[in-house]
Amino acid sequence: MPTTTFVLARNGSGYRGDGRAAGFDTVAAARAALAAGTVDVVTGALGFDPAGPAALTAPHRWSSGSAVTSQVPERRRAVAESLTGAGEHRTRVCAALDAIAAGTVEKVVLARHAQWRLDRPADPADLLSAFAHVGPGAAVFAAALDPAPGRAGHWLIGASPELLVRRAGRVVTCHPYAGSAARSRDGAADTAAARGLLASAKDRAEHAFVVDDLRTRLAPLCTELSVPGEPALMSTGELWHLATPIRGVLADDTVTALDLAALLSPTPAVCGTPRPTAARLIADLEEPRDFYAGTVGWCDARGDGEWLVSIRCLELAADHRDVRAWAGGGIVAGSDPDAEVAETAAKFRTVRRALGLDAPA
Ligand SMILES: C=C(O[C@H]1C=CC=C(C(=O)O)[C@@H]1O)C(=O)O
Repeated sequence: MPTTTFVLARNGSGYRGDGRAAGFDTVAAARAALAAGTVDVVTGALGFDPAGPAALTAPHRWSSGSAVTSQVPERRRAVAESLTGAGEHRTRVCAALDAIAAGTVEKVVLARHAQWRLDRPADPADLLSAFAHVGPGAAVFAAALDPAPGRAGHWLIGASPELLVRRAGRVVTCHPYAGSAARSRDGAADTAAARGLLASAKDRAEHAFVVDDLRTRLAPLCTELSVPGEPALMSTGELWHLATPIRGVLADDTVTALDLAALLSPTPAVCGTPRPTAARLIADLEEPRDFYAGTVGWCDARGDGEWLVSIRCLELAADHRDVRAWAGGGIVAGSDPDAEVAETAAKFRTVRRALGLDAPA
């Protein structure tokens, strides 16, 4: 993708930004440019840490329509790999469970970090097409990270099932995901996994933290807010999830999609409750998350836009051979450390398949 700087698409169609008229490494700078009318649209990524750098681009050209074709991933090998080990993740989950038992935090989302050196370069456009192949039901995205310091030539590419927020006029939509069960190729076992997830009190509690947080943050901004009382089942190629569609009507139409993304991210689907305590625990236990578990999307000068939670994604370095990825899961009272290790392995599969390290499902 020599000139493309941003793509976000569902089922092949969506939005594309080409070129870079301006770059911003803070939300405030991008917001000011949109408000001043010096740019028509801002695209890109916000990191997990709201105080960290953003990677936002005002493209020269912004278009909608056919944006991605799905393509079977090319098989590749990793010539080097490092991964947060199962034992290390289990230890971290136990530390989180201790913090929950002590009452310092109610929920915290812990992630494992993976790093691969590929045997040959992966073209960002091909990787995006590969994610479209392995990520049915998800929105695929590719965002050039150049505006962030030290990220020249880097890309964030993935297939996220989770809509952080969409704003269309005064209507605001969120579709939070939290609570997971690995899928099975055996039909009966797959149905049983879905039913088990829907009936799981632990997963419903894990999900409710996210819905409650969104409700609390959106309610003061909305004249109407509809939040279903029960989550529904949604699936990706690898996992079943609990999900809740939320719809609100903004009281003030000067609140933009970018404002909403910055307000809501990171939700308890990727951070925890209370947010500051969970974020501190994550910083103590994990490697820096950078652009994983932040948000990726766009906002136009009218304030409309769409932002995804940046999960099931990877960061591709400028040489197109070094890749980093993360996979996390929510820890609440009653979480089982071994099940959490297995869940992160299932979540890594989307990225591994898109990279061609594992065969497509
Ligand atoms: C944090 C991730 O997933 C989130 C989204 C859906 C289900 C999740 C869970 O069940 O823990 C996580 O909250 C990830 O994929 O890295």
